[in-house]
Amino acid sequence: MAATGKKSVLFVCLGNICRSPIAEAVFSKMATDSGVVDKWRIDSAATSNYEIGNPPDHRGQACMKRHGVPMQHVARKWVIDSGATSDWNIGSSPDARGLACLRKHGVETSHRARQVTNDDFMSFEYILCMDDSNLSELNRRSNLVKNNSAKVELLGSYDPQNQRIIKDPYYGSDEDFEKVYEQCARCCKAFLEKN
Ligand SMILES: N#Cc1ccccc1-c1cc(NCCCN2CCCCC2)c2ccccc2n1
Repeated sequence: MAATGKKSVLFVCLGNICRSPIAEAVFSKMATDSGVVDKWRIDSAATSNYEIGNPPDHRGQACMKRHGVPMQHVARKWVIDSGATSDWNIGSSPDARGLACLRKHGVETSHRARQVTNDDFMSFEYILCMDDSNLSELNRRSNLVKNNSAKVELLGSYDPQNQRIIKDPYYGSDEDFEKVYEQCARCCKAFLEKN
C-alpha cells in the first residue's frame, strides 16, 4: 500500500494510445460505479516512445463512446500529471493529426501517451500489460530498478475466459477494438473483485 493509502494500478501497452487507455478507462468506470475509485491511483503508459504526447487512437475513443465509458473524464481526473523520460518534446503540443482526427469525431480527451518510467516500478503496486512482448520489456526494465516493488502481470491473466493475450489492434479494425474492450471489461472486473 502506497504512502497515500491508495491501491495503484498502471495499465501498459506498446504505444499507450490503443489498449492501455481503454483498460484505464474501463477499470476507472468500474471502480467509480462500485464507489471505490477514490481508493485507487489509476494510470496508463507505454513501453515505447512511439506516440509520446499523442491522444488515444480515434477508434478506441469511438469504442469507449459506444459503450458509455468516459475516457475524457478518467483522463482529466486521474492523470495527475504525465511526462516523458526524454527532453525531446518539451513544450510541444500533441500531434496535430491525432487532435484533428479527434475533433472530426467530436471527441475530446486530455489523456496523452507517456512512456513507463523507473519511478513507476517503485510507485505502482500493479503494472498490468497486454502481451508477451510488453511483459518481457517490463520485466527487463524492472530488473534494472533497485527498489522495484510492482507486480508485473498480464491483464489477461485475470480473464475468466483464459484469453491471456490482448492483441495490438493498431493495424486492425473497429471489431478488433471491440475485442480489446470486451477482454478489458472481463479482466478489469475480475481484477477489481480480487482487490
Ligand atoms: N511496431 C509495431 C507493430 C507490430 C505489429 C502490430 C502493431 C505494431 C504497432 C505499430 C505502431 N506504430 C507504427 C510503427 C512505429 N515505428 C516503429 C519503429 C520505430 C519508430 C516508430 C504502433 C503505434 C502505437 C501503438 C501500437 C502500435 N503498434
